[in-house]
Amino acid sequence: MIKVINLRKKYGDFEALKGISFEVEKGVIFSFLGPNGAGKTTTIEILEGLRKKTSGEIYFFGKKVEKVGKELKEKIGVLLQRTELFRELTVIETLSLFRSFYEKGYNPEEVLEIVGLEEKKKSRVRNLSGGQFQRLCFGLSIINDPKILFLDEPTTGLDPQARRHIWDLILKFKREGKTIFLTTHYMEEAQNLSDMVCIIDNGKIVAQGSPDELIRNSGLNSIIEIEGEYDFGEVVEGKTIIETSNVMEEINKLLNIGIENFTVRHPTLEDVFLKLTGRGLRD
Ligand SMILES: Nc1ncnc2c1ncn2[C@@H]1O[C@H](COP(=O)(O)OP(=O)(O)OP(=O)(O)O)[C@@H](O)[C@H]1O
Repeated sequence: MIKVINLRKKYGDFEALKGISFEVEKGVIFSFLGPNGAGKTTTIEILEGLRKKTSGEIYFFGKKVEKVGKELKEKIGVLLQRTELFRELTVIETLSLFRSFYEKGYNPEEVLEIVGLEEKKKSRVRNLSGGQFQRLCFGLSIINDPKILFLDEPTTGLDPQARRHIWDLILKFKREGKTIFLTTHYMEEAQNLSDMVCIIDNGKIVAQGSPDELIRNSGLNSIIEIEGEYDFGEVVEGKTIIETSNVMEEINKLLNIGIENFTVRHPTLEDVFLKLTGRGLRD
């Protein structure tokens, strides 16, 4: 569906993408993860045709693409990291306006139903809640019934319920055989939704694979999470994390020094990410 070979992007002397390659297959949710400044938005916006690459090859639907033009834009949907809309227009007026930019696509009424905003049809954009606004933006990104959907941090800033609503929409879209390219700051989101994950750091890809593969290949064993900050493990958000292949031995050590407040769990994508980049997503 999308193939990228040795993509580079320079901003002046600064090389934001240092030759990245990856492939996105049809019908999958492909997530791009990385700390702030890693190069996620640069990559997604080059693919959307909003920024120019410095060098490298990009293929869409098996064809080499030099510039993402009108014909391709008919087939892709885009949800930007931040969307500005006309605040005085109503929800249905906004959907109709965006529909008019494309030759083919959904009827705006259908999109209202897909994103569950029927009751807000005549509300002005300025009166929507954060979650409703983001659902409208999602609706706008699929208005042309795209084959590929690019979502740049679609759930940032939403409460857990609104986030789940967007996840349901993404999964519904995938069930229709569409391809989704997602960037996210939320590990849980990437682990729950993605078929494939690509971790990028400092403009380079540091790991690619399904969430399970990445966890399996990480070499990480069991994780013990202890409440409180101690110097014998890695401290993350007030907890001390120990990675071990011998859980019983570690547990005995902890009990011997009087520590009882801990849990043992399997490694997650977040542990893999921390190991590979040495940073949390928001560092
Ligand atoms: N227009 C620009 N001019 C100069 N430097 C830029 C420009 N856009 C991005 N950069 C730099 O390129 C690097 C990658 O930025 P990019 O926005 O792609 O990262 P990101 O992974 O999307 O980060 P975030 O998670 O914060 O959105 C950063 O160091 C950023 O400062």
